[in-house]
Amino acid sequence: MTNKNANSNLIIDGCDTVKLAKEFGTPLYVVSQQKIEERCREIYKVFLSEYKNTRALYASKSFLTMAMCKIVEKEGLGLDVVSGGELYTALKADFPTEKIIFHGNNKSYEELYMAIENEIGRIVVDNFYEFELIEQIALKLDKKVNILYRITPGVNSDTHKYITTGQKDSKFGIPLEKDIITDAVKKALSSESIGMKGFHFHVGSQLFDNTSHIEAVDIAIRLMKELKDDLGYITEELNTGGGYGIPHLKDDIRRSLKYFIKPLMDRISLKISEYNLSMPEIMIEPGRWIVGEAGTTLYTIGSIKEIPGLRTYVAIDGGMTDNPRPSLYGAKYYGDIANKMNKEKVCEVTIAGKCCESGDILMKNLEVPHIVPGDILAVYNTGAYNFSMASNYNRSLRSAVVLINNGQAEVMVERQGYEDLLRGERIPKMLSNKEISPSKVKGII
Ligand SMILES: Cc1ncc(COP(=O)(O)O)c(C=O)c1O
Ligand SMILES: N[C@@H](CCCC[NH3+])C(=O)O
Repeated sequence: MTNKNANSNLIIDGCDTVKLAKEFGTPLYVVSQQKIEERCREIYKVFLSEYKNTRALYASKSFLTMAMCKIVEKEGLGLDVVSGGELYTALKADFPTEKIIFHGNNKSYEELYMAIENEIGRIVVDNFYEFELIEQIALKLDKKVNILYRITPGVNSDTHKYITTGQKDSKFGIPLEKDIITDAVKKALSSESIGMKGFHFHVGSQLFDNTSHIEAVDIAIRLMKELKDDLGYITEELNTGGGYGIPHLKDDIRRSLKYFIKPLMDRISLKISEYNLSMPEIMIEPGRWIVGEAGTTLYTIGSIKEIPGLRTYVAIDGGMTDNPRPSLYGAKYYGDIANKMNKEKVCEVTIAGKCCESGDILMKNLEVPHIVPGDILAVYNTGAYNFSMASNYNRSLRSAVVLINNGQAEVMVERQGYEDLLRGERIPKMLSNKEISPSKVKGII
């Protein structure tokens, strides 16, 4: 819950954000456990308890730490991972392996080996090459691997083009040409190492209407019908992906989960009975919708530059390194001056990051009270695809992540130090015959 105290400071979940900035430093990702739990419980209420034979997974690419795995596990969701790194994090956090689903369009032999040896629940197979790797590894380890095939439904979705995934011309999934997909299913059915469980589609991310999900349902269920008629194959599971959008600006609409789920489930039931099929297990895998609004990023304001008659640039101590979404997708955010919540807003400013890039602009036209260096800027709804997409560009240090709950705050991820930047670096001997001794660096490090 967002609030303010008598000192005019922004309070989130009982924590004074100005104190958090002081205690943990900035930039700081602040993550509300309560908000994540509320979202997980809404999933339970609207989807899992409302419809039988359903499963919900958290798409960990949106935000993953070992602590996040613990929250997701406690809330009874499964986990969607998309890389060896995400899988490793989940395994180190002791996440139940049978509840993990492994996505990705080019999983390596080593990544698949880790998945199969640890007996994770499902591998979502994206292409024939991957299928062959899985078979080889399964034979070697004498394991049976349960798979879903990712299909490309060939539907468009209304979002930034970099985050549409269901269109025909996509790097993800198996094209729905009849001979290609039939061949894929035949291969899986005839392999002793493979359990052919069903299909997956994911149409895109940050969606505010449900038409592309519905179109994809029609296509997937028609495929199920054809495969039943042609091969006698009964689909047991249908994973409908994630993509549910969240608001970023003050006046953006906020879609309830029901807005997405009800029409999706109604359509699935309709099509299943129209084709006289048996109902498969239905899965969803939202990421952003679970964690996006649980995150707030705190920055300290530094230089302020006015270009008379044009604009005022207010620079913060982070930027595209901790939130690349504005520069990558033109994403818009909203924020407040966390230590001046009761002060009247008097002007509009442009919030600039500190990277050496003109495009490193976090927000344009943010209304603010009179501000000075040292004020704290809070940017809302940064929980998804911020920390997980952060970089060390310009040798910036990655920010700390703090978990808050009911007035308490604890570090989830430590802030990087300069030594972290050098970890793994070597100065090759061929650059110098002499022994190179590390020099001492003075300053506040
Ligand atoms: C396969 C898959 N599942 C789930 C998601 C989660 O998407 P979102 O965070 O938009 O819910 C993604 C990302 O777009 C994805 O690629
Ligand atoms: N990184 C994207 C979402 C990608 C979803 C993965 N397919 C974003 O920040 O909006």
